[in-house]
Amino acid sequence: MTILSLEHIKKYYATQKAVDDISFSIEQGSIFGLLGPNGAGKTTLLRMITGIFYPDEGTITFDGKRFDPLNDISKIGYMPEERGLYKKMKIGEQALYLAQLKGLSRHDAMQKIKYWFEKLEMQSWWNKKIEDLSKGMSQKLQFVTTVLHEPKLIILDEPFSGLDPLNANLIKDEIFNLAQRGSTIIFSTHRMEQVEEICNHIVLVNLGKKILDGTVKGVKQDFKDNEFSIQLAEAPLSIASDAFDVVHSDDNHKLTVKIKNGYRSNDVLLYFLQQGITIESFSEILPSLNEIFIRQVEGTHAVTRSFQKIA
Ligand SMILES: Nc1ncnc2c1ncn2[C@@H]1O[C@H](COP(=O)(O)OP(=O)(O)OP(=O)(O)O)[C@@H](O)[C@H]1O
Repeated sequence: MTILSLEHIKKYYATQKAVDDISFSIEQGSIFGLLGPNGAGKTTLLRMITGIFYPDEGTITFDGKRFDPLNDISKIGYMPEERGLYKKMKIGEQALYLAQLKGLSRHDAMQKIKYWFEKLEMQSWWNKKIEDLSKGMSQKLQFVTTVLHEPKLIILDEPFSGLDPLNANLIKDEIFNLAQRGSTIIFSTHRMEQVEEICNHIVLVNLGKKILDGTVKGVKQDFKDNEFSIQLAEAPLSIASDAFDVVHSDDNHKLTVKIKNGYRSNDVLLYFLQQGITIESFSEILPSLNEIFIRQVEGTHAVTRSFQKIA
């Protein structure tokens, strides 16, 4: 079921086209990555999805109806990149206040806060002030205040910044749990390895336009180069085959081969087996999202134009 869909969304700042005719839809319970280089238009898109401002053109449909920020906002949790906590307020009181702003009764808010504080090992923080917290600690608090009312849609802008690996894992597990319980997560980051690990669907934007849309698996398949990694028990004397080229070799035991058009992976296996060489491992090499990101963004013609201008 689709929880959110954007159709032909446009947003201009004066003459700057920040978002230029972008459409995509997000399935309920998915973890969706909104990606793009600096200035691509991600924050502008997120601000329209959270109702901070309206699109100049296009339609946003949320939970089966036209998005109505005033009514729908309690179903959305937004953790912006810039932190918005009151520095002088005590942590417990602040969490309570924010939870009640999201529509929870004082009693329910208290229950949820206790649950989350315990889960994320924050029980001892109740009477501390925000200004006494480290960057990572306030990041955890901000995460809790975003998800505590279990909104249908959770938007996380760089949620792991400032977190040590243990705390990043803690938050990552909670993101998976929230998605499993039916929340949809929109995740914006520049860290592609996090996207590979966490997201099932991605959209890549550049210069206000959508340049890629698909599942992480599908996108990687689409960009694969027909390259395979092969580990041999012993090095062959020489390698010459019509089926593949060797593009890299570690002392001839571990090879990266590129299969030529019209040939299959079995042809590579057969080549070595016919020579009596034992194959220890064989696997396809898929490009990383980082490589795909760079390839796609560099390929956008307007970027090339600005490079030319600089040159
Ligand atoms: N308030 C504003 N007034 C004028 N132009 C703006 C404003 N906010 C953003 N822009 C421009 O709109 C474009 C998109 O900006 P946006 O902040 O949405 O990018 P982003 O993808 O979130 O970038 P980053 O990854 O750096 O946060 C940029 O060209 C930016 O200069």
